[in-house]
Formats: sequence, structure tokens, C-alpha cells
Amino acid sequence: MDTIFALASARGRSGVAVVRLSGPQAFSALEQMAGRLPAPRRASLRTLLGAQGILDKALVLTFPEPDSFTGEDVVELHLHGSVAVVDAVLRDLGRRSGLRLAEAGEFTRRALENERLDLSQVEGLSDLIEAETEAQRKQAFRVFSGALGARAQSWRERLIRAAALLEATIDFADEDVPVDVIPEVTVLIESVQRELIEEASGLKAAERVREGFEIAIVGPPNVGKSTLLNTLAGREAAITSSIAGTTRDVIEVRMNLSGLPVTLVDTAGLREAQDEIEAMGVDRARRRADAADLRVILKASAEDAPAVQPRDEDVVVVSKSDLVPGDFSALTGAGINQLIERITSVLEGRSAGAGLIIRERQARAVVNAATSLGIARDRLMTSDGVDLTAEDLRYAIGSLDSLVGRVDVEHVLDEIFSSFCIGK
Ligand SMILES: Nc1nc2c(ncn2[C@@H]2O[C@H](COP(=O)(O)OP(=O)(O)OP(=O)(O)O)[C@@H](O)[C@H]2O)c(=O)[nH]1
Repeated sequence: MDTIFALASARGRSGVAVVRLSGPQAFSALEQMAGRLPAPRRASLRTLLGAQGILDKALVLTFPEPDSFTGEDVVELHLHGSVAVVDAVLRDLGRRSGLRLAEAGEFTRRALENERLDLSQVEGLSDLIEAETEAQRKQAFRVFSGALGARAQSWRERLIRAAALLEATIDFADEDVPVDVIPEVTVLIESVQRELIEEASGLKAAERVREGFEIAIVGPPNVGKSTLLNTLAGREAAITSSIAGTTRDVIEVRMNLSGLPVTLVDTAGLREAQDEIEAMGVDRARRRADAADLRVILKASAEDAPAVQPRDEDVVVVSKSDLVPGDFSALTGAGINQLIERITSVLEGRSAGAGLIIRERQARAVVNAATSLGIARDRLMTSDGVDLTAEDLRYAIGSLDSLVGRVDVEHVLDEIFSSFCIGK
């Protein structure tokens, strides 16, 4: 087993940069560089010596296996955060035999192989690293902390009990079975199936939180769409002007709106286009507005018809309240907070359904298990062979095992780890 090393913190200038080593030679490498090893998990200030002399003065930490992130011997070097210091240390480590630079996600892969994390936790960790907003952080942390694995374990135990009850019936087929197990088995199967379906139904909401909600700002030309986008984004992201039709294309700003990840889309004014290029912009605006999770529909006055037919919980507001009776003014800021509250309360409602299932892969495993349980239940109702029912249960358990990576793990790993950075 190679000992791997990599920069664990972001590249570039920083106060501190962390280089991490993991594997059987991590401790001996540290000993050669820094002398006597510090006590486990105790930070200790050491001068690091390389082949060419002093590399840096650094805080060093050791985490003996198995109580480390990867489950192997792990060393952390807290260096001065300069590109040159980090490069010098990485170069020196690379010269040592048995040590090599880690591949993307390799530390986490080792943590999975050594059962420090299950597969769902790896997916949670991947999202946690990507999280940009509070809603994303909370969702990712739930899964990273192992809540899905714990839930899967509870489903698994109940199904194993159901299978065991049925198998007892098979074993004693010729004798009198002491009790009728069918009612208890039915209850177990039905309750697990119900919970699986409920959990899988949270995927859509979880995906919105992960990928962000799209909010289209629509309305006639000159109603103040770009100005509103700039106000919400807190910066000049779109060109505003008093000439109608300024926004000819679609402008997007990704932002954090009260902890929710959103992409604001400023669309071209919806009106009869004056030329071909504007017509393309208007057409694109319509399509984007159609696909958005939520539309903020601006009107120039209360009497005007909305530029597009509002649906569901779309927010319809009159702009420029400093000039006309309206709901907000992007110019003075009046009503902006109320507008943000209206938008976030709609989006919070939509993200409320998110649970522990954050990936299509996980939802598929849960739905497969639920389908097997449906078949098992139908068989029980028609007493269509108890042994076949036990087989369905084992199949459902197999699907649940794939959630946490007990089976069939290799083909999903490459996909997950390809999105990890080196050093994670
Ligand atoms: N008084 C006042 N003027 C505003 C307000 N919001 C925008 N404006 C002005 O209205 C004009 C048009 O604003 P934009 O934000 O470019 O309007 P738009 O809807 O994006 O326009 P198009 O790109 O043509 O579709 C600009 O001169 C803005 O300064 C407001 O709340 N009050």
C-alpha cells in the first residue's frame, strides 16, 4: 500500500496550508523530517528538514491507525500558507520512496475502504465540500453524519427479521408452525415499504437544494428587471439603462438568498420584438421563464396584465413604487426585504420535503427495495410461496446495502471521486 500525500487546503496564499499524508510510511517520513514523533493527536511545533535544508517551521500532528480520517496512519503538516513553502514540501515528500502524490478523492476512498465512512457518507461529504449556502450545508451534513446509513440499518434489521420469520416457516414446513408469522411479516414489510417511498419522494427537493433554485425575473421592457437583479445580487451584474430592450439575452447570477442557493435569471423584456436579434432574446426569455422554479413577474402598474400567465406560487409585483403605487422600489430599496421574504418563503416550502436521499443513485436503490417489498407483499396476500417471498426480501436488503456501499460499490466510486479534488 502506497503512502499518499497532498495539499489538503486550498491552493494559493493563505495563513496556514495543510499537507496531509496517509499510509504505512507516513510516520517514518515525518520522523525523518521533524525528528521524534509528537504524541498522537497533539499539535507540536517542529522544524521540517528536507534534502536541501530547512523547509519550514510547522505545526505537526499524527493520527495513528485506525482512529484517523482514512483509517491509516495519518500525518498533518500545518505549514505557512505560501505557494513556495507548499511546493518545497510536496517536492521533498515526492522524492521519498514509497510516497506519492494522492489522486483526486484518494484519501476519502481509503476512508471508505477502511470502513471509516460508508458510501452515502462519501456522497454527503462530496456535497459538504461543494456547499455554498446554509441550506446546502445542513442538507449535506445530515447525510455526511451517517443518518442515511443509520436509517438503512433500521430498514435492514426489520427486513432480516421478516425474512428470518419466513425462513423458520420453511424449515418447519412439515411440522406445525407454532405461530402464524404472516401478520407480523406483513406489518414489517408494509412499514418499511411506506418509509422507503416517503424517503425517496424527498429527492426532488434535495436536488433543488443541491443544484440551486432558478428564479426568472420577467416583465415588459423597462419595468426594472435588471435593476431588481442588481439590487438582489448586491452588485452591478446586469447592464441597466433607460432604453427599452437593453437586456437582449439571458443574464444569470448565482447567489445566496437568505441561505438558499438561487440562480437569478434576468430575461429580455417580453414584448413584440423590433428586430431579429431581439426576437431571439424574447424567445429565449420565454423558454427560461417557463423552465424556472419560480417567476418574479414585474408589472408597471396594478392594472397591467402580467407578461406571462402566473402559476403555482409565482410572485407578481408592481415595481417602481417611488413613482407609482407599487410593491417595491429597486431605486430606494423600499419593499425589497418583503419581496425577498416572499421569494424565500416559497423556496423554503419547496426545500422542506428534502430528507436523507440526495442523489439519484440513492433514490434508485430505495425505490428498487420498495418495489421488491411490493412484490413480496402481494405474494404473502396470495400465499404464493413463502420461499419466494423470502427471496424478494433478500433482494430488497441487497438494494438497501448498495445505499451504504456494502455491495456493488466499484462502478459508482469512480463517478463520485472524479468530482473530488486532490487532497480530499
Ligand atoms: N424610479 C425608479 N426607476 C427605476 C426603478 N427600477 C428601475 N428603474 C429605472 O428604469 C429603467 C429601466 O430599468 P431596467 O432595470 O433596465 O429595466 P428592464 O426591465 O431590465 O428593461 P429591459 O432590459 O429593457 O427589459 C432604468 O432607467 C432604471 O434606472 C425604480 O424602482 N424606481
